[in-house]
Amino acid sequence: MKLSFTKMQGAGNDYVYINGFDYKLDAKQAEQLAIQLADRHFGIGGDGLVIIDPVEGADARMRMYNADGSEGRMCGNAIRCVAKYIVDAKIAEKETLLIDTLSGTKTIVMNSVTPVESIATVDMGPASFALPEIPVSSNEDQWIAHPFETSQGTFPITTLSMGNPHGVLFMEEIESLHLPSLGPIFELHPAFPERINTEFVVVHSPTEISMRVWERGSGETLACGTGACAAVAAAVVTGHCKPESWITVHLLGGDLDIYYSEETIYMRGPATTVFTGEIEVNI
Ligand SMILES: N[C@H](CCC[C@H](N)C(=O)O)C(=O)O
Repeated sequence: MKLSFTKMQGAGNDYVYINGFDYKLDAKQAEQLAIQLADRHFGIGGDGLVIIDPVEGADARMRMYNADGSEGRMCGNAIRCVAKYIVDAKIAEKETLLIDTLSGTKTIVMNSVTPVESIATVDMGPASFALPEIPVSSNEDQWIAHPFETSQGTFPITTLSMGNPHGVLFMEEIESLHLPSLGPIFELHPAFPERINTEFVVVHSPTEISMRVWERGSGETLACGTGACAAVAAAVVTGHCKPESWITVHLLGGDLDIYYSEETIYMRGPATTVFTGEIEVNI
């Protein structure tokens, strides 16, 4: 079949977006399509696939699949792009939008809308540090700067859920890290039964950090919205950054602004349309 798609990116975290109002795609088809279309040599290219479906009680539902076909419960960069998509496609013509995800319904405010780049602020919900919720296999309650033993040495790790699992590591520098060898040590460690997204973070000041990310199912990406929230939450609970102030997170593909409070976390950043097209697929 011939499938229309839109390629979008948020801070360089790029996905292929399919309008599920036009195509009904089940989980098996979505998984196959993610693997096929995300391939940067044999497909369209992206960190994965996002399907925008109709849903009762919200403006749209987002389903996100990593490049290996696994489904993620939440994606901070994709949800801003979904908001831009449904506004541009006139599926919802308003400033405040509700988008359903596997980790609940999120509220998104469009700060500015232009045909190429829009800016959106997302209420991401609170961070949860409870180990069973992440999940982490351990009898302890929380891992805050927990000395985590790996084959590459011991790393103080802070783990939390932003609707999906994250492990945050604070470092002196991150430029020289070789994530393809370091990332899988965390992603595939038996302590994380559902794998984990890992953030490598440098703190510059109480309101400015830099990070690189190794995403479960997609490898190193240029940005991760839930990961930026996780990095700021971990920076606040370990005393590096200030709660209740906007913190700039520098990522390889651009900046995101994150506001942490115990009740909820806000994420503000860009959502950009790259191109649209049609592709012949066998599903
Ligand atoms: N890039 C995404 C997160 C994808 C998470 C995915 N890798 C998983 O949890 O399986 C973001 O902007 O939040």
